[in-house]
Parts: sequence; structure tokens; C-alpha cells
Amino acid sequence: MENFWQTCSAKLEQELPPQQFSAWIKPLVPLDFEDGRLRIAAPNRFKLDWVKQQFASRITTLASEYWEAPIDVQFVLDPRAGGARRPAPAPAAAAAVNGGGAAQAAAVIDMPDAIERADLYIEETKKRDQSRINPALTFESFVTGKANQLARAAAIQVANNPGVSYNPLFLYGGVGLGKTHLIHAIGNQLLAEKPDVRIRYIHAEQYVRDVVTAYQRKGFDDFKRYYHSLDMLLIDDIQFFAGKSRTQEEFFYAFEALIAAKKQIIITSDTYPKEISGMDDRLISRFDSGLTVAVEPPELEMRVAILLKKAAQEGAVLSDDVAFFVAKHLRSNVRELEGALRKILAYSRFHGKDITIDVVKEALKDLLSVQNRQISVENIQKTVADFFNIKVADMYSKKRPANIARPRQIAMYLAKELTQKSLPEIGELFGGRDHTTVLHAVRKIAADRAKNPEVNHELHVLEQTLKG
Ligand SMILES: Nc1ncnc2c1ncn2[C@@H]1O[C@H](COP(=O)(O)OP(=O)(O)OP(=O)(O)O)[C@@H](O)[C@H]1O
Repeated sequence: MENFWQTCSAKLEQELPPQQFSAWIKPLVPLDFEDGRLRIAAPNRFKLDWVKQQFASRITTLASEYWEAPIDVQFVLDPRAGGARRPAPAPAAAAAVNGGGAAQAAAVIDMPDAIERADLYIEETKKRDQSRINPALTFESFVTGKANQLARAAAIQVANNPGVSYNPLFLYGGVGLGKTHLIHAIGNQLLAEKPDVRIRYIHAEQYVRDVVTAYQRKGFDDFKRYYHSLDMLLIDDIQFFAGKSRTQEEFFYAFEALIAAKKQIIITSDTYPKEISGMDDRLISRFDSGLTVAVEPPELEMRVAILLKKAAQEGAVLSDDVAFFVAKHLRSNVRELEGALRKILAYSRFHGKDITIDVVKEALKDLLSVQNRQISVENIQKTVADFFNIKVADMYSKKRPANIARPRQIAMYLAKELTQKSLPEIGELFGGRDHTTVLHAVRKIAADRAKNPEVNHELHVLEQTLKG
């Protein structure tokens, strides 16, 4: 049985993306093999149901091929039926039960060990389930680039020294940029190093619902006891607290208790603390009292790296040309890139075609036309002019006062970042300016952005507006 399981695992590891393999197959433990029936333990109900649904037939085929006979594969939740540990049968008896055969006898002798490991898995998974940490979202699966290197470095620092270095750690940025991924990665690293740590990931909307439930059931004591006793609280999309004063009050108490006890708090939001509307000033000032880091939209090279990595995880190969083409056209966020990749893979599999640029254009027809419609230089000029309260005509005029020149430079910078236009083409669209003027504007705004968080934020808001 052990030999079979090794062969079967190796096959599935080749067939499945690594994340799927480690999330679903790795935790399985073969328990016993008797009279053509193989029992495999899954560590929790969720995994059990999913494995039955998704992998039962493949595992059954592999088992039948291995033993060259029809095998009945059964998946069970907990190897200790009725809570009692199954004693290991004596080798001779086991061999008899199993109809002899070296592989089968060896399998039965291994059973206590298998049960031991299953116990361990069950314990670990219980902790993981309670923490709501997604095991697939790790630092290893996170692609780093200029846009997120600071946030990643801070996250690693916090995972290594929770409650000590930056408390709270506040990550902000637009949708689909990897904030949730990063905070799960922190949780995963900590759980791997200290399995007993009490971590909880919660989305802010769920926290609001929990407060309402506690209120209805008059259960605030339990609620407080639970949250105040954590070692690490990861709270996602805190902007959902806006206007919810009771939630904010409860969170304030939890925050104070955890920080005073040097327990780590990590918060994500779509904007930086002072910009969250409808939030109590006491909370805002506390959010900003640790380390606040932006997660930016991924730059071109990073988008390419993400596409290549995600394609490899799906067992597909993208050529560099194709990855560059997709990355050049889809700039907004990683979630969008993932969606595009899924479409490309599905299209190529369905039509039995290799992934070429033409195939990509066809697969992403709708997405690409929306992108092209949305971000034009004219659109950028209008949006920036509205934002700074100047006339659109000032974008092409020769006027040079600072209140006009700066928004114009910002618009040029965004035109370079967000469209396919070359420097001379952009210059042309800004009243026939020379390409060196555009280059100067692009470099100046990029440098300001790198050193000044307010400029960075301003640009971030403009980019989000333009990307809809
Ligand atoms: N740098 C990255 N490397 C690999 N995958 C990434 C990266 N950034 C984001 N992703 C993936 O993109 C998807 C969206 O990321 P995530 O949910 O973390 O975004 P978010 O910033 O929390 O967005 P939202 O504010 O909408 O919740 C996820 O599947 C995540 O794994």
C-alpha cells in the first residue's frame, strides 16, 4: 500500500499544479488495504468532500492499474473510528487478511505510523482551519517586484518578529494587488514555525457580522475573550468598518488589548489610514502608529513574472512573447492577470491550439477592447484636469505656471505608464511638445513618486480612477 501511495502521489504531483497537490493530495494518508478495498484518510470534512469530488476517480484508476484489479477506494474522515485507535494487526494475521503479498504485508505493518501521521495532519489542519489561513498563499508563491518589495520585506519582518517590529502593520493598495495574499503568507510562515500560535484571519465584513451576532446574543464577553486572546490578528479590507460605530468601538478595544500585550495586528485597506472615510479618528491614528506600506500595481516585468509563474503552476508553458503581450495590455492588477491567464488556457485547451499571440488576442478579445477603450491619452488628460481643477485645454497649452505645469507632467507620466503610446506620440498629443519634454516629465514624476508618499497616493488614486 505504501508503495502504491508513493507511485500514486508521484503521478498526481506531475499531473496537478503544485498548490493543488500540496493542498489536497499531500494531506491524504493511506490507512489500510483489505480485500480489494483501499481506505484513505482526509484530515477534515472540507478536504474529504473535495477530494472525493475531484480526485476519487483518478486515484481509483491509478489503484486499479497498480494492483491490476478493480479497487474500491474509500475516503474516510478520521482514521480513529469511534475515537479509538485501531490496533495494528500482527504481521502474519495481516498477511492472511490481505491474501499475502509482500507489499500488502508491509503496508499493514506501517499502519500505526500512518495513523500517527494522520493524527498530526488532523491537528495541524484543525489549527489552520480555525485560523482561516489559506495554505496556498505563501511567500514562496508570491512574486516580488518594485511594486511590492517593501510590503513583502515588512511582512517577512513581522512574520519573523511578531508583535515586536511593526505593530500594527498596515498594508494598503488597490484591488487585487496581493494584500490578502501577503497577510496569509505571514500567517502560514508563523504557523509553520510555531504550530501552537493563536492566529486569526478575518475579513472586515465578517468581523462586522460577528459584532452584530454578539450584540444580538448578548455575547460580547465571549467575543472579547476570543479576540483579546489571539497572538496575531489579520484583518482584511478594514475600509468595510466605515460608518459602523459599534464595530469600530469593539475593534478599538481589541486593538488596544492586543497591542498592549505585544500581540501582532496586521491590517489591509484599499487606501491609507487618513483617507478612510467614516472611520473614528482614534482608530485612524492607531492604524498609522506602526508601519504603513503601500502595495502598488505591478510593473511590466513583474506582470510578466507573475504570468510565467502562474502558467507554470497550471502546468502550461507561456512563451516570453506571449507573456509580454498580455502583461503590456493588462496593467491593472494581479487578479485580472490571473483571470486572463485562465481564459487563455481554457481557450487553448478547448480549441486544441498552442498559445500564440493570435490565440491570446482571440481569447481576450473582450478584455482587450475594454482596456483599449478605457485608457486613452484624452481620457487621462480629462481625468487629471478634473482632479486638479484645471481646464483640459491647459494640457495642450503653452502656459507654464506651476499649478498647470505639474498636472500636465502628471498626465504625461500616466500616459506613458498606462498607454502604448511612444514619447513622441505623447508629446504630439500634449500640444506638439518634444519627446524630451515628455521624458523629463516622466522621470521627474517617477522620482517624486518614489520619495513622496503623498504624490504616490495622488497617482494611485488617479490610476484607480482611470482603470475604473
Ligand atoms: N505578487 C503576487 N504574486 C503571486 N500572486 C499574486 C501576487 N499578488 C496577487 N496575487 C494573486 O492575485 C490574486 C488577488 O490577490 P489578493 O486577493 O491578495 O489581492 P488584494 O490586494 O487583497 O485585493 P482586494 O483588495 O480586492 O481584496 C490572488 O489570487 C493572489 O494570490
